[in-house]
Amino acid sequence: MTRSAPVHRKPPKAGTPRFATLRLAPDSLAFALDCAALAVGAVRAGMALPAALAAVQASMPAAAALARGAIQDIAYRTLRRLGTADWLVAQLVRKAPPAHVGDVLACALALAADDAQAAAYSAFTVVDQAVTAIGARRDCAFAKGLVNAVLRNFLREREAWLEKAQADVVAAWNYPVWWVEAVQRAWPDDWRRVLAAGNEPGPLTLRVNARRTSVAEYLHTLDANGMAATAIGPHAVRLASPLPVDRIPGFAQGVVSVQDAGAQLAAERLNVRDGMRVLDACAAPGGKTGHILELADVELVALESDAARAARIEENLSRLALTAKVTVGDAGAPAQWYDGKPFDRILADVPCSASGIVRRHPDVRWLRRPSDIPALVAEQRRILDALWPLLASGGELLYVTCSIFPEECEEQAHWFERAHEDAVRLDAPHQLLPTGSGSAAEPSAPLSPGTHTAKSERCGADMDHDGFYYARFQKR
Ligand SMILES: C[S@@+](CC[C@H](N)C(=O)[O-])C[C@H]1O[C@@H](n2cnc3c(N)ncnc32)[C@H](O)[C@@H]1O
Repeated sequence: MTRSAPVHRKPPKAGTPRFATLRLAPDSLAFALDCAALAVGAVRAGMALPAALAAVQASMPAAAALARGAIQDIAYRTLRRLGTADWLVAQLVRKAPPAHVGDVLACALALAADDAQAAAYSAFTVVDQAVTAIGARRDCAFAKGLVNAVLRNFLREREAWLEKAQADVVAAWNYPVWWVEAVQRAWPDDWRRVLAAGNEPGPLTLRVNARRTSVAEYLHTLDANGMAATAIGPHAVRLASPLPVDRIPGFAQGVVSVQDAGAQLAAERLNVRDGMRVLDACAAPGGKTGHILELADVELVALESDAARAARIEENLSRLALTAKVTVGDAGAPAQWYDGKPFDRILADVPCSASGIVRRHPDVRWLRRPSDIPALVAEQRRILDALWPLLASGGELLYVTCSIFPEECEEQAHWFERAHEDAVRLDAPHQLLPTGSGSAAEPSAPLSPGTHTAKSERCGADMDHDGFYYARFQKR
């Protein structure tokens, strides 16, 4: 297999890119393609996709509001297919095109490479609208002919090009080479399934607020609204089709929240009871905070180091009509915020690579660098070491990551057990590998075999979840 390199660019000088406004109809695919290409370009320069989309939106608020769904959909599809799209551009264009032209081409190729049943637009429409988008920018209009020719050349021999792409690791899998190799090393039996699952969009899963209703009752409500759904956990309901939160029955009233089924295991496994004092140590945006408070009347400290993100905990709790002591501080430096009263439960949902949730965050694979992993491992250890003394004797700490890399998961749990003599390991789900429908195309060419044999577990046969890791410790 060859190894093409994904296109990265230097970050722009200012923190937020300034996007030129356009004269394209906001409800046209051309407008959405242009905006999605701007967002993809910002990700290449190092910006997270949600921030990139927000920046595009802010640069032309009225127009982009109309096209928000289409822009987001194209940007997400493109980042799931960026390896293939960049490889095709490299094959079909003799000299690397200017940045924005390359990004519009990447978006158009990503759409055109989708299977007919998954495709959002017809191939003809994609070509026509990509050419229109390029023509609408004065500094790109010269490339209209190029964009037209590249897309038509691809479509003329679409199957052959996609077949040829299978020989290149990045083009075939749509992850950087180091990522493919890391997953292969960690999960020699499952790596294909894990990588393929990360290239599917995740389902819309809801958490039913146990204080307000039950899963069975909520399924009736959905049924009455003509919405198909399945129960996939004690509080988890998966909707058959995604829809905006403002159309989810009871969302605004706090009856349900959006939360992956794997993430819902945190509050469930924390084993909280009324009257306990609980620390949610890395709490924003407050998904697990809300769930803990839905399950028991506890005194909850929700700690978060990022003040802006901490504000989102307050917003989420206010929708649920629940309260916690939201505190801005570093979990690794309790002297800044700890009042000296031990906690009965500590949830350490630490910062991590997010390698388990790439189906929902397809930008993460392109943004991470191999050197991030040891840095995150060190930070996770610093946080765990600082939190352990805050736990009461007999209390429990739940260590959580949304990672599938063993360095951040099982290897951390082993290190923790060795480093803390008073820690007793309790049962927990351990590694949950992300599930998928199995429908995403899996490249056929094998890489060299891996060696890691850490055990993995799925939540249940019909459960559909992201990748998570859970380890639970009790203090003697
Ligand atoms: C995995 S996210 C937590 C998700 C959250 N538990 C939920 O369910 O919504 C990790 C969070 O930890 C925060 N964080 C990172 N380093 C931290 C530190 N040293 N102390 C406290 N919070 C930290 C990040 O800003 C981020 O919001």
